[in-house]
Amino acid sequence: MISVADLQRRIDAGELSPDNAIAQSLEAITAQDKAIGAFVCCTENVRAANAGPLRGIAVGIKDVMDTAEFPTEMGSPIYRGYRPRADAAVVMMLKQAGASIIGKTTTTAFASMDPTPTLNPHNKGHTPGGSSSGSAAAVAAGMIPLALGTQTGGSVIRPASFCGVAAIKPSYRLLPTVGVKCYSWTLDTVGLFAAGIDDVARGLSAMTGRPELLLPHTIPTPRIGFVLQDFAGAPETSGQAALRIATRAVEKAGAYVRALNLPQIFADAWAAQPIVQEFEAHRALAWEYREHYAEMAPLLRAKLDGSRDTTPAAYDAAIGIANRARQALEKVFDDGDVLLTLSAPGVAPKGLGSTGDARYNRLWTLMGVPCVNVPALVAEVNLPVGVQVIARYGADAQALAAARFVEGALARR
Ligand SMILES: NC(=O)CC(=O)O
Repeated sequence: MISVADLQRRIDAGELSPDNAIAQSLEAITAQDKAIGAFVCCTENVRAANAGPLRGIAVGIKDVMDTAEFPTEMGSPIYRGYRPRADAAVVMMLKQAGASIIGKTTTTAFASMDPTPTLNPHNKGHTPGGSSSGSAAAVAAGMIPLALGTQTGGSVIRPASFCGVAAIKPSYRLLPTVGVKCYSWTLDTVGLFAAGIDDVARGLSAMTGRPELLLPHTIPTPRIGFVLQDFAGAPETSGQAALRIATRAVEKAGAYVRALNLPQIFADAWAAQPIVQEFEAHRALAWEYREHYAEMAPLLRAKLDGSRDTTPAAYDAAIGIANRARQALEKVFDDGDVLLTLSAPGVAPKGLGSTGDARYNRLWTLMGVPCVNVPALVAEVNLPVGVQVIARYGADAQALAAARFVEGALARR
């Protein structure tokens, strides 16, 4: 994979020009994307900026985010050829940091659940996951060093786990969703994919102008709360192995790890998340659902059909549960700096019938807390499995530093 940190070092040292760094990605896309299908479109007419921490960094943008230079088609024929007038806020933040937008990456329709044709670079007989399918696959295949995705349920962390790349779903609203097609205004969160934790941190720090998000020179040893999320059902063998291996690795590296049993309010919030998600989707996608019903992707259409009778009272109750769970979560972090849990049930599902299950992600998206995927092992059929590190709301720097600790412990195990 292409490392943001390595490119920055070589560009700063004058060993590599920003334009040549971009050219490397263009060559990799030309060589690989016919087989992977990570991009909806990309451009060769891209000049590197000469300034900014992300100069020479080619970035893929999930195709639910508005771009002035590329169509934004939402993964749906309803928006075929749609040309926004302006860039989404996060696209401008990348450009203002010197990044070069090299193309639009595939997304499930409206970032929901209908699989894209994109293949998992580790085993083309499997999905890369979703809904940020192309972003995870493009980074995993070594085509680009950085990509943006979105998460409403599990669409950053799950594909990152399936593709063996680092990723962050930051704290809710750390990154603006202005110019990002809305599915759920309570849940939608923009996230980043990159080769390693340091690379993710560098990308997020640069685009937000927050140097505090860069990894510290000395990574502190975190107190870790180990969480199984029993209410979400049992993991697959490979998911269980990933969590076990990561836990043993961090204990061997000196971290204090204790198993935490989450109070009932978290199981209730986990069950409430789909009510919030689908009630809001019926408002966010009301025009498409009514005016283009026949053109809607089948799994999304069926999901909306099944949730059309959700009442405002049920929605209000679900929001109330979420608020109580967020308050309870503050107490959970009294016993640990970060939580360590599953990123996905196991390896990527076979075939392209499903992008996988968000059951280990959706609670944390509703909580709005920072989640970081750390690749943990390569299991059966050469497929990766990750674990996720979760910190309290607003503690994105702590989540990244602890994820780096986990990444380093796994590398030394
Ligand atoms: N957008 C989403 O997060 C949906 C998913 O988890 O597949």
